[in-house]
Amino acid sequence: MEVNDTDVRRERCDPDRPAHPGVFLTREAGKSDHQPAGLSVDFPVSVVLPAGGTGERTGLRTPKQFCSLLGRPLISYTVQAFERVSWIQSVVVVVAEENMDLMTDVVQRFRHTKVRAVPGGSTRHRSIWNGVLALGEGEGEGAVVIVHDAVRPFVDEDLLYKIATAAKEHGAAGAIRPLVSTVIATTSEGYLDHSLERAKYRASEMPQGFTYDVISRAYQRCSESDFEFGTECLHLALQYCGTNAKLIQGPPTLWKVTYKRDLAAAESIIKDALSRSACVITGGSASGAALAGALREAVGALGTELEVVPDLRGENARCLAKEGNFILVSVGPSRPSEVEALLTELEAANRALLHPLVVIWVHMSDSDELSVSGRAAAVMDLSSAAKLRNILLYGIQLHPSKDAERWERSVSRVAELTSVLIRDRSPALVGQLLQA
Ligand SMILES: Nc1ccn([C@@H]2O[C@H](COP(=O)(O)OP(=O)(O)OP(=O)(O)O)[C@@H](O)[C@H]2O)c(=O)n1
Ligand SMILES: O=C(CO)[C@H](O)[C@H](O)COP(=O)(O)O
Repeated sequence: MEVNDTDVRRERCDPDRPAHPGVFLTREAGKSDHQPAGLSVDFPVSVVLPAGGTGERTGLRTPKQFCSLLGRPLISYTVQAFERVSWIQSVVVVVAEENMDLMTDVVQRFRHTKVRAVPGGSTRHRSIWNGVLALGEGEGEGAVVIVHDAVRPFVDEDLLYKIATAAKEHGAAGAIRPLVSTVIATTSEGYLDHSLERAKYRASEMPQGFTYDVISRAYQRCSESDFEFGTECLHLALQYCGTNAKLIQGPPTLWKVTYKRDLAAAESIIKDALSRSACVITGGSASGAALAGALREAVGALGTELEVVPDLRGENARCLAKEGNFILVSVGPSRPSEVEALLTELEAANRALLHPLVVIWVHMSDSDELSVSGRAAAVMDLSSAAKLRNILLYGIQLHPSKDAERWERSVSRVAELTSVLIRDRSPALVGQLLQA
């Protein structure tokens, strides 16, 4: 993945770089692009997201929670994962004093609605305790508090529900995963002292849930040494409240972004999720529909499901709300106005707030009033305007052929290019007219 390059990663992580350049990145407050799972709880649930660390282990200047993944800081993805859950009432994000403005900016730019930022402490435990204190007894009484590292962006509603309900019942609950490696103890001279029986142990992950009473009592009673060196909230609940946490096996996606490579891995997971489906707009012509049909099979085989519609009018407008990737098929003379119209519709539908949209203009014509260089210039010009709307515009020129074999080859090249563009969202190819 190209983001392994240090300079590129530094550039992507620069919080001063505008993550989204346009003013068109809007989304109705409180709404999200995820389907609710239909779960509900009959007690208040609040969340504390510790985000006050410096991310030393990444080796980057920017704390990892503010590093940008596809133009959006990691913390915004984590916040969104909680905000989209209807039964979660409020999210307290704990950030270092010097990053308060940055966090306020993230909240405003990405229209987060349930979030409040409070100052962090010198260790993770101190930050979490600040977050719990910020919830306050009034908000917290009879409530469950979910604690989740801000740098674990992939958490789903189903697990949050299991953690919240188990915490309500048992006082504390936490997610676990099987150990990948065996845990060993070493002597001070660097020799093996003993090893633990791997099958008996689990890795403790996040999220964790507590009744407000348990988590606040645990922090009130714990020692300075716990605050300074402790790594486990469930341990504090056991030691200071006698509460044995219920443990729940979570999915592998719970991992914590710790090293620089984890940022690239997280971006890759986000890209995968965004490339699962796309909408092909054929313009209503028979040859456009034939190409779309062939593409649907070929692109489907590469992992992206295509929905084919003649236009985005009436019922078909649902694609505007549903999809993040669009393939516009033009047959005959180039009409940049068709692309402009699609960009305007996407902007009006407010679909580019949280992720950049991909639009691929597939142009199929031999004879055209525009020369190849004229078409390439048109794609480049349109792409600059699209970028301001957080839309990545790419062009593909398809040369039709009456020879069945050549036609099939061209279609499979369009399918491959389409898949790569949707999957990789390469900034370097934005505005290019690729040949199929
Ligand atoms: N004083 C601190 C230290 C950590 N955290 C948060 O705790 C979570 C998990 O900690 P970790 O992965 O260790 O983050 P860092 O401490 O930032 O990383 P490092 O140890 O590499 O510096 C992160 O969301 C981090 O921001 C916090 O809120 N306050
Ligand atoms: O897994 C966890 C709790 O059980 C924490 O995420 C973990 O302890 C954080 O530790 P560190 O700050 O050292 O990465």
